[in-house]
Formats: sequence, structure tokens, C-alpha cells
Amino acid sequence: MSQARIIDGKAFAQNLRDRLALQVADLRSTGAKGGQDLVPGLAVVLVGENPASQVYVRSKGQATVAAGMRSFEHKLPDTTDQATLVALVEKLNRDPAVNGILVQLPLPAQIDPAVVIATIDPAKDVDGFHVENAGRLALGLPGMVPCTPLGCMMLLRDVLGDDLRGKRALVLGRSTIVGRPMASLLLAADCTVTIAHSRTQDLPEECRRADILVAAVGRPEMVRGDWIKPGATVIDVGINRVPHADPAAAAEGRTRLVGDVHFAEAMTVAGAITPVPGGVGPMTIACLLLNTLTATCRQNGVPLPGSVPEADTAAP
Ligand SMILES: Nc1nc2c(c(=O)[nH]1)N[C@@H](CN(C=O)c1ccc(C(=O)N[C@@H](CCC(=O)O)C(=O)O)cc1)CN2
Repeated sequence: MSQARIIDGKAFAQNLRDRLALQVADLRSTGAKGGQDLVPGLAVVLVGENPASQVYVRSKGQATVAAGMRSFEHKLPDTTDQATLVALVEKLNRDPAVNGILVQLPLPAQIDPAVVIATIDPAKDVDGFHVENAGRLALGLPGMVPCTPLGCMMLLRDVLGDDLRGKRALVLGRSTIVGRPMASLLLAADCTVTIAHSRTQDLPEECRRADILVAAVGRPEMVRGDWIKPGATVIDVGINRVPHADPAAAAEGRTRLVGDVHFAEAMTVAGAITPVPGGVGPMTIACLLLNTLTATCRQNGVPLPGSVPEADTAAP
């Protein structure tokens, strides 16, 4: 029985981070303005004590520093009100040392994420969630592209090559963070794109038509092997924590991470597949660094370094 190629997102992300670090070092010396080094600065804001968010924010800070950028971490209590958070974002918008702003999601219930995201200066919106950047992507204009879909596109291009024209792509999930921007990027690459969701009829059959299947639905192992077209490229965006497979370990409260795709089944059908962990997840942070470098260059009228991939835009 044939086995799919495992797409090593961890290695790809590390390679991208290494290349970005070289470009940042170059920018520091050659991009100097007014006698001062040009150092990209990323501000990450965490509200509350969600354990997963704490891990992600710590990793983002470490990755930022490792790339030679400045990291500004702002940790606010769980009880923070919306006005306080909005005021912090406005302050970061005005700070010239801050080129990128990211507010870690999810936010506590008393805060409307749409209001906070709308406050971020679109030029510093390294998450690409601001309505201006979302609109730009949907309209095929350059802007900031959300990190996870951007990372998925890089992995896809690495496996399939740059020419994705005419491929049938199915995006399972219509979130504003992954599903919708992913569909826009695939459309910009001239794929024939379907967005499937909870109301889609005969989901397995829709999936089986896809040359590229992107699962971003947040349901552990929902996509089974017989939903996959033989040879298809499968990008699994899901990160779901489930009880450990060994009942004794599960009884001790131990868990494991699984994606939205049943990996063992998919391995025997797909042509290539991202694992969970070690697939798409690490690309999210690497692309955050890429977006921060891109934002810094654009804000300072400096050309993007040649050896760093231009962040995918929907253009032309
Ligand atoms: N403002 C944002 N909030 C959130 C985003 C985002 O892009 N912007 N995405 C997710 C969380 N996230 C980054 O913030 C993220 C998720 C997963 C990973 C990752 O590397 N996962 C590892 C496994 C990690 C583990 O063991 O738990 C993997 O898949 O290999 C990085 C970043 C929600 N919030």
C-alpha cells in the first residue's frame, strides 16, 4: 500500500525563520534611517491566562528575538475591559518602534474582537485580520495576509510547484482567520475553489473531488481516508487536544494532539499530507515574522529582501 509524503512544516518553518534572520540582519545595517538601525519591532498583546495562548505568545516572543527583531509583550489581566485594550492598541499604533501589532485570540468574553482588530493600524496588522486587509485579499489587492493561510500556501507551493492553475481545491471551514482567506489565496492562484461548511451536502463526495484539501474545521479526525481523492495534497490546519489513545494514560488525564484529518487513514490515500503537530502550526509563527519584516519594509519604503518570499497576495 502506498504511503503519502509527509510535509515537514516544522523544518520548512525553521528554514524560513533562518532566512528571515539573515534578512533582518541585512536590514539593520543597510536600511538604517537617520543614523539609526532599522530593527523590525513586533508587539504581541495577551489578555487573560488561556494556557494555549500563553504558550503561543511565549513562542512568538522567542521567535521574534531569535530572528533579530524587537519583541514587545503586553500581558493584561483576564478582567481587562475593552476600552483599556483599545487604548493600548492605539498607543502601539503611534509607537514608531512597533512595526507589527498582534492581539492574541481568543479574547475574554467582555471584549469584542472585531472592535479591537478594527483599532489596529492596517499597516501594522501583521495578523491580516483588519477589515481593510481582509477586503484587500478578497479583492485581489496586496495587503497583509493572515499567517496560517499564508503558511499553507507556502507548503502547497513547495509540494506542487508554483503553478496551481486549474487544480480543484476544497477548503473545509469558513472562518475569517483561516477558511475564507485560504479560499481567496487559492482563487488568486487560479484554483477552482469550493468552500465547504456545516451545511454542505454530501461533504465526503465534495472532498473526494479535490486535488487540494484544506481542513480547517476544528473537529478532531473528521476527514476520513475514504473522503480523500487518491494522490491529493492534504493540508490539515486542525489542532485538537483529545484524550490519549492509551486508556490508562487517558485515565491519568494525558492528552494528544490530532488534526481535523484522520492521519493514519489519510496516509494510505493522499499523495502528501501535513502532520499534526509539526505541519501547519509552526508555519503560523514563521509567517508572523515574515509579515513583520514585510510591514517594516513597507512602512519605511525599503524594498522587500529578494531571497525572502513576497507574502502571497491575491494579485494579479
Ligand atoms: N492573533 C492570533 N491569534 C491566534 C492565531 C493567530 O494566527 N493570530 N492562531 C492560533 C494560535 N496560534 C498562534 O497564535 C498557533 C497555533 C499553533 C501553533 C503551533 O506551532 N502548533 C504546534 C503544536 C503546539 C502544541 O503542542 O500545542 C504544531 O502544530 O506543531 C502555533 C501558533 C489561535 N490564535
